[in-house]
Amino acid sequence: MIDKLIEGIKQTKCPVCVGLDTMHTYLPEEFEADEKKPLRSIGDALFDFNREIIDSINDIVPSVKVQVAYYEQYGSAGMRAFKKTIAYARKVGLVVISDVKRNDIGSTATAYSNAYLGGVEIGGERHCPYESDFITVNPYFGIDGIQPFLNDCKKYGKGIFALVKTSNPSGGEFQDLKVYRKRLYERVADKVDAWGQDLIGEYGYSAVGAVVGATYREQAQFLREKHPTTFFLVPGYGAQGATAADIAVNFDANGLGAVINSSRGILLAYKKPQYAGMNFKKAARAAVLDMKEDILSALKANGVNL
Ligand SMILES: O=C(O)c1cc(=O)[nH]c(=O)n1[C@@H]1O[C@H](COP(=O)(O)O)[C@@H](O)[C@H]1O
Repeated sequence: MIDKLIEGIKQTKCPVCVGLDTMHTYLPEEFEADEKKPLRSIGDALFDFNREIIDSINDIVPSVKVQVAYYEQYGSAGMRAFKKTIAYARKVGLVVISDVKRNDIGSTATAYSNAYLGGVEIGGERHCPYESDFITVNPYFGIDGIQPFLNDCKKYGKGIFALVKTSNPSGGEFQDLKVYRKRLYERVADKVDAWGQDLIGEYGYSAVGAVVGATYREQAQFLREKHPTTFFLVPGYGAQGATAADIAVNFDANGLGAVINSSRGILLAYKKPQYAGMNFKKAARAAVLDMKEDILSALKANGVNL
Protein backbone atom coordinates (compact mmCIF):
# COMPACT_ATOMS: atom_id res chain seq x y z
CA MET A 1 0.00 0.00 0.00
CA ILE A 2 2.92 2.34 0.56
CA ASP A 3 3.75 1.94 -3.14
CA LYS A 4 0.18 2.87 -4.12
CA LEU A 5 0.41 6.00 -1.97
CA ILE A 6 3.75 6.98 -3.51
CA GLU A 7 2.47 6.30 -7.03
CA GLY A 8 -0.56 8.50 -6.29
CA ILE A 9 1.73 11.27 -5.08
CA LYS A 10 3.91 10.99 -8.20
CA GLN A 11 0.91 10.97 -10.51
CA THR A 12 -0.91 13.94 -8.92
CA LYS A 13 2.31 15.76 -7.95
CA CYS A 14 0.40 16.48 -4.79
CA PRO A 15 1.78 14.98 -1.54
CA VAL A 16 -1.43 15.88 0.26
CA CYS A 17 -3.86 13.97 2.36
CA VAL A 18 -7.27 15.58 2.82
CA GLY A 19 -8.38 15.21 6.43
CA LEU A 20 -12.06 14.30 6.63
CA ASP A 21 -12.46 15.39 10.25
CA THR A 22 -16.07 16.33 9.75
CA MET A 23 -18.14 17.94 12.52
CA HIS A 24 -21.82 18.91 12.32
CA THR A 25 -20.79 22.52 13.09
CA TYR A 26 -18.63 22.56 9.93
CA LEU A 27 -21.51 21.76 7.59
CA PRO A 28 -23.05 24.45 5.38
CA GLU A 29 -26.70 25.39 5.91
CA GLU A 30 -28.07 22.97 3.34
CA PHE A 31 -27.11 20.06 5.66
CA GLU A 32 -29.52 21.02 8.44
CA ALA A 33 -30.25 18.38 11.10
CA ASP A 34 -33.72 16.90 11.46
CA GLU A 35 -34.93 17.78 14.99
CA LYS A 36 -36.89 14.53 15.31
CA LYS A 37 -33.86 12.33 14.67
CA PRO A 38 -30.87 14.61 15.20
CA LEU A 39 -28.04 12.08 15.47
CA ARG A 40 -29.31 9.94 12.62
CA SER A 41 -29.72 12.94 10.33
CA ILE A 42 -26.29 14.29 11.28
CA GLY A 43 -24.74 10.93 10.49
CA ASP A 44 -26.34 11.03 7.04
CA ALA A 45 -25.24 14.63 6.55
CA LEU A 46 -21.62 13.86 7.50
CA PHE A 47 -21.46 11.21 4.82
CA ASP A 48 -23.21 13.33 2.17
CA PHE A 49 -20.81 16.21 2.87
CA ASN A 50 -17.76 13.89 2.78
CA ARG A 51 -18.91 12.28 -0.46
CA GLU A 52 -19.18 15.67 -2.12
CA ILE A 53 -15.76 16.71 -0.81
CA ILE A 54 -14.28 13.42 -2.06
CA ASP A 55 -15.86 13.93 -5.50
CA SER A 56 -14.40 17.41 -5.69
CA ILE A 57 -10.80 16.42 -4.82
CA ASN A 58 -10.28 12.80 -5.80
CA ASP A 59 -8.60 13.59 -9.13
CA ILE A 60 -6.03 15.92 -7.54
CA VAL A 61 -4.92 14.11 -4.36
CA PRO A 62 -3.77 10.56 -3.65
CA SER A 63 -5.22 10.12 -0.17
CA VAL A 64 -7.62 11.04 2.60
CA LYS A 65 -7.27 10.67 6.35
CA VAL A 66 -10.44 10.07 8.31
CA GLN A 67 -10.18 10.76 12.05
CA VAL A 68 -12.56 8.39 13.82
CA ALA A 69 -13.12 10.63 16.88
CA TYR A 70 -15.17 13.05 14.81
CA TYR A 71 -17.59 10.21 14.00
CA GLU A 72 -17.55 8.45 17.39
CA GLN A 73 -19.00 11.55 19.03
CA TYR A 74 -22.30 10.90 17.19
CA GLY A 75 -22.50 7.25 18.31
CA SER A 76 -23.60 4.55 15.89
CA ALA A 77 -24.92 7.11 13.35
CA GLY A 78 -21.47 8.70 13.23
CA MET A 79 -19.70 5.35 12.92
CA ARG A 80 -22.00 4.47 10.04
CA ALA A 81 -20.90 7.69 8.34
CA PHE A 82 -17.26 6.78 9.06
CA LYS A 83 -17.68 3.33 7.53
CA LYS A 84 -19.47 4.69 4.45
CA THR A 85 -16.87 7.45 4.03
CA ILE A 86 -13.86 5.14 4.05
CA ALA A 87 -15.62 2.64 1.77
CA TYR A 88 -16.55 5.38 -0.72
CA ALA A 89 -13.06 6.91 -0.72
CA ARG A 90 -11.49 3.50 -1.35
CA LYS A 91 -14.02 2.77 -4.08
CA VAL A 92 -13.01 5.89 -6.02
CA GLY A 93 -9.34 4.89 -5.74
CA LEU A 94 -8.06 7.05 -2.90
CA VAL A 95 -5.64 5.64 -0.34
CA VAL A 96 -7.49 5.75 2.97
CA ILE A 97 -5.71 6.38 6.25
CA SER A 98 -8.01 5.72 9.18
CA ASP A 99 -6.71 7.85 12.00
CA VAL A 100 -7.62 5.65 14.97
CA LYS A 101 -4.37 5.75 17.02
CA ARG A 102 -4.94 2.22 18.30
CA ASN A 103 -2.88 -0.08 20.46
CA ASP A 104 -3.14 -2.36 23.49
CA ILE A 105 -1.80 -5.66 24.75
CA GLY A 106 -1.24 -8.14 21.92
CA SER A 107 -4.60 -9.94 22.11
CA THR A 108 -6.56 -6.69 22.10
CA ALA A 109 -4.34 -5.10 19.46
CA THR A 110 -5.21 -8.12 17.29
CA ALA A 111 -8.90 -7.26 17.64
CA TYR A 112 -8.20 -3.64 16.67
CA SER A 113 -6.20 -4.78 13.69
CA ASN A 114 -9.04 -7.10 12.65
CA ALA A 115 -11.44 -4.15 12.62
CA TYR A 116 -9.36 -1.94 10.31
CA LEU A 117 -6.80 -4.07 8.45
CA GLY A 118 -7.17 -7.82 8.67
CA GLY A 119 -10.82 -8.64 9.31
CA VAL A 120 -12.45 -11.47 11.23
CA GLU A 121 -13.19 -14.83 9.66
CA ILE A 122 -16.76 -16.04 10.17
CA GLY A 123 -18.13 -19.07 8.35
CA GLY A 124 -15.08 -19.14 6.09
CA GLU A 125 -15.54 -15.53 5.01
CA ARG A 126 -13.42 -12.50 5.87
CA HIS A 127 -15.25 -9.48 7.30
CA CYS A 128 -13.33 -6.24 7.80
CA PRO A 129 -15.95 -3.70 8.89
CA TYR A 130 -13.75 -0.60 8.63
CA GLU A 131 -11.30 -1.78 6.00
CA SER A 132 -8.61 0.86 5.49
CA ASP A 133 -5.30 1.03 3.66
CA PHE A 134 -3.38 2.50 6.60
CA ILE A 135 -4.17 3.22 10.22
CA THR A 136 -2.39 5.34 12.78
CA VAL A 137 -1.10 3.46 15.85
CA ASN A 138 0.33 4.38 19.21
CA PRO A 139 3.69 2.64 19.77
CA TYR A 140 3.63 3.00 23.57
CA PHE A 141 2.94 -0.70 24.28
CA GLY A 142 6.08 -1.82 22.45
CA ILE A 143 6.45 -4.57 19.89
CA ASP A 144 3.87 -7.05 21.19
CA GLY A 145 1.17 -4.40 20.77
CA ILE A 146 2.46 -3.58 17.29
CA GLN A 147 3.06 -7.11 15.98
CA PRO A 148 -0.63 -7.84 15.17
CA PHE A 149 -0.71 -4.76 12.94
CA LEU A 150 2.60 -5.75 11.29
CA ASN A 151 1.21 -9.23 10.61
CA ASP A 152 -1.82 -7.76 8.83
CA CYS A 153 0.36 -5.28 6.93
CA LYS A 154 2.28 -8.28 5.57
CA LYS A 155 -0.70 -10.50 4.93
CA TYR A 156 -3.00 -7.91 3.36
CA GLY A 157 -0.58 -5.34 1.92
CA LYS A 158 -1.61 -2.65 4.42
CA GLY A 159 0.37 0.02 6.28
CA ILE A 160 0.58 1.84 9.59
CA PHE A 161 1.81 5.20 10.80
CA ALA A 162 3.13 5.14 14.37
CA LEU A 163 3.17 8.30 16.47
CA VAL A 164 6.76 9.53 16.76
CA LYS A 165 6.74 13.32 17.22
CA THR A 166 3.26 14.74 17.54
CA SER A 167 2.25 18.24 16.45
CA ASN A 168 0.52 19.42 19.63
CA PRO A 169 2.05 22.04 21.96
CA SER A 170 2.62 19.59 24.85
CA GLY A 171 3.82 16.75 22.63
CA GLY A 172 7.30 17.17 24.11
CA GLU A 173 6.13 16.51 27.66
CA PHE A 174 7.05 12.84 27.25
CA GLN A 175 8.41 12.68 23.71
CA ASP A 176 11.33 15.07 24.37
CA LEU A 177 12.46 13.41 27.61
CA LYS A 178 16.04 12.18 27.49
CA VAL A 179 16.43 8.43 27.75
CA TYR A 180 20.08 7.39 27.84
CA ARG A 181 21.31 10.46 25.96
CA LYS A 182 18.59 10.38 23.30
CA ARG A 183 15.13 11.96 23.26
CA LEU A 184 12.27 9.50 23.67
CA TYR A 185 10.88 10.34 20.21
CA GLU A 186 14.29 9.52 18.68
CA ARG A 187 14.22 6.12 20.38
CA VAL A 188 10.66 5.53 19.15
CA ALA A 189 11.71 6.53 15.62
CA ASP A 190 14.58 4.00 15.78
CA LYS A 191 12.09 1.26 16.71
CA VAL A 192 9.57 2.26 14.04
CA ASP A 193 12.39 2.16 11.47
CA ALA A 194 13.45 -1.31 12.65
CA TRP A 195 9.84 -2.66 12.72
CA GLY A 196 9.46 -1.68 9.08
CA GLN A 197 12.64 -3.13 7.63
CA ASP A 198 11.02 -6.21 6.09
CA LEU A 199 8.12 -4.20 4.65
CA ILE A 200 10.07 -1.94 2.32
CA GLY A 201 8.45 -1.37 -1.06
CA GLU A 202 9.57 -0.59 -4.57
CA TYR A 203 10.39 3.04 -3.86
CA GLY A 204 12.57 2.32 -0.83
CA TYR A 205 9.95 3.25 1.78
CA SER A 206 8.44 0.96 4.35
CA ALA A 207 4.73 0.31 4.97
CA VAL A 208 5.56 1.11 8.60
CA GLY A 209 5.63 4.90 8.66
CA ALA A 210 5.86 7.61 11.30
CA VAL A 211 3.63 10.50 12.30
CA VAL A 212 5.86 13.58 12.45
CA GLY A 213 4.17 16.87 13.32
CA ALA A 214 4.83 19.78 10.98
CA THR A 215 5.05 22.13 13.94
CA TYR A 216 8.54 20.87 14.93
CA ARG A 217 10.72 21.64 11.95
CA GLU A 218 14.17 20.91 13.42
CA GLN A 219 13.13 17.55 14.80
CA ALA A 220 11.50 16.61 11.49
CA GLN A 221 14.67 17.49 9.58
CA PHE A 222 16.72 15.36 11.96
CA LEU A 223 14.31 12.42 11.58
CA ARG A 224 14.22 12.69 7.77
CA GLU A 225 18.02 12.49 7.58
CA LYS A 226 18.28 9.65 10.07
CA HIS A 227 15.48 7.40 8.71
CA PRO A 228 15.61 7.24 4.93
CA THR A 229 13.22 4.26 4.68
CA THR A 230 10.52 5.66 6.97
CA PHE A 231 7.63 7.44 5.24
CA PHE A 232 6.14 10.35 7.22
CA LEU A 233 2.51 11.33 7.74
CA VAL A 234 2.78 15.03 8.56
CA PRO A 235 -0.13 16.83 10.28
CA GLY A 236 -0.07 20.45 11.43
CA TYR A 237 -0.10 22.42 8.15
CA GLY A 238 -2.68 25.20 8.04
CA ALA A 239 -4.97 25.26 11.07
CA GLN A 240 -2.13 24.42 13.50
CA GLY A 241 0.13 27.07 12.02
CA ALA A 242 2.87 25.09 10.25
CA THR A 243 3.98 26.60 6.93
CA ALA A 244 5.14 24.99 3.70
CA ALA A 245 8.74 25.84 4.64
CA ASP A 246 8.24 23.88 7.89
CA ILE A 247 6.99 20.82 6.08
CA ALA A 248 9.50 20.90 3.20
CA VAL A 249 12.14 19.30 5.47
CA ASN A 250 10.10 16.08 5.62
CA PHE A 251 10.79 15.24 1.97
CA ASP A 252 13.74 13.51 0.38
CA ALA A 253 15.77 14.81 -2.59
CA ASN A 254 13.13 13.41 -5.00
CA GLY A 255 10.24 15.17 -3.28
CA LEU A 256 9.02 11.88 -1.78
CA GLY A 257 8.97 10.52 1.77
CA ALA A 258 6.02 12.43 3.19
CA VAL A 259 2.33 13.10 2.82
CA ILE A 260 0.98 16.29 4.37
CA ASN A 261 -2.42 16.36 6.03
CA SER A 262 -4.77 19.29 6.28
CA SER A 263 -8.25 18.88 7.70
CA ARG A 264 -9.92 22.12 8.90
CA GLY A 265 -7.93 24.13 6.35
CA ILE A 266 -9.76 22.26 3.55
CA LEU A 267 -13.15 21.40 5.07
CA LEU A 268 -13.72 24.95 6.27
CA ALA A 269 -12.15 26.72 3.29
CA TYR A 270 -15.60 27.91 2.17
CA LYS A 271 -15.75 30.14 5.26
CA LYS A 272 -12.45 31.89 4.47
CA PRO A 273 -12.38 35.32 2.81
CA GLN A 274 -10.01 34.18 0.06
CA TYR A 275 -12.58 31.66 -1.17
CA ALA A 276 -15.61 33.95 -0.76
CA GLY A 277 -18.41 33.21 -3.20
CA MET A 278 -17.37 29.56 -3.64
CA ASN A 279 -19.49 26.71 -2.33
CA PHE A 280 -17.83 24.22 0.06
CA LYS A 281 -16.81 21.84 -2.76
CA LYS A 282 -15.19 24.50 -4.94
CA ALA A 283 -13.50 26.08 -1.92
CA ALA A 284 -12.12 22.70 -0.77
CA ARG A 285 -10.70 22.04 -4.23
CA ALA A 286 -9.21 25.54 -4.44
CA ALA A 287 -7.67 25.11 -0.97
CA VAL A 288 -6.06 21.81 -2.00
CA LEU A 289 -4.64 23.35 -5.18
CA ASP A 290 -3.28 26.31 -3.20
CA MET A 291 -1.74 23.92 -0.66
CA LYS A 292 -0.14 21.93 -3.48
CA GLU A 293 1.36 25.11 -4.99
CA ASP A 294 2.61 26.17 -1.59
CA ILE A 295 4.33 22.83 -0.96
CA LEU A 296 5.82 22.56 -4.46
CA SER A 297 7.22 26.12 -4.23
CA ALA A 298 8.78 25.38 -0.83
CA LEU A 299 10.33 22.20 -2.24
CA LYS A 300 11.63 24.12 -5.26
CA ALA A 301 13.20 26.69 -2.95
CA ASN A 302 15.13 23.75 -1.44
CA GLY A 303 16.17 22.58 -4.92
CA VAL A 304 13.71 19.67 -4.93
CA ASN A 305 11.31 18.88 -7.79
CA LEU A 306 8.56 16.33 -7.43
O1 LIG B 1 -2.08 11.25 13.83
C1 LIG B 1 -2.46 12.33 13.39
O2 LIG B 1 -2.93 12.41 12.27
C2 LIG B 1 -2.17 13.55 14.16
C3 LIG B 1 -1.01 13.53 14.92
C4 LIG B 1 -0.51 14.72 15.43
O3 LIG B 1 0.56 14.76 16.01
N1 LIG B 1 -1.21 15.85 15.22
C5 LIG B 1 -2.40 15.90 14.54
O4 LIG B 1 -2.97 16.99 14.36
N2 LIG B 1 -2.93 14.72 14.06
C6 LIG B 1 -4.25 14.71 13.38
O5 LIG B 1 -4.17 15.48 12.18
C7 LIG B 1 -5.37 16.23 11.98
C8 LIG B 1 -5.03 17.70 11.99
O6 LIG B 1 -6.16 18.46 11.67
P1 LIG B 1 -6.08 20.01 11.24
O7 LIG B 1 -5.26 20.70 12.30
O8 LIG B 1 -7.52 20.44 11.24
O9 LIG B 1 -5.44 20.08 9.89
C9 LIG B 1 -6.32 15.80 13.08
O10 LIG B 1 -7.06 14.68 12.57
C10 LIG B 1 -5.41 15.31 14.19
O11 LIG B 1 -6.04 14.34 15.00
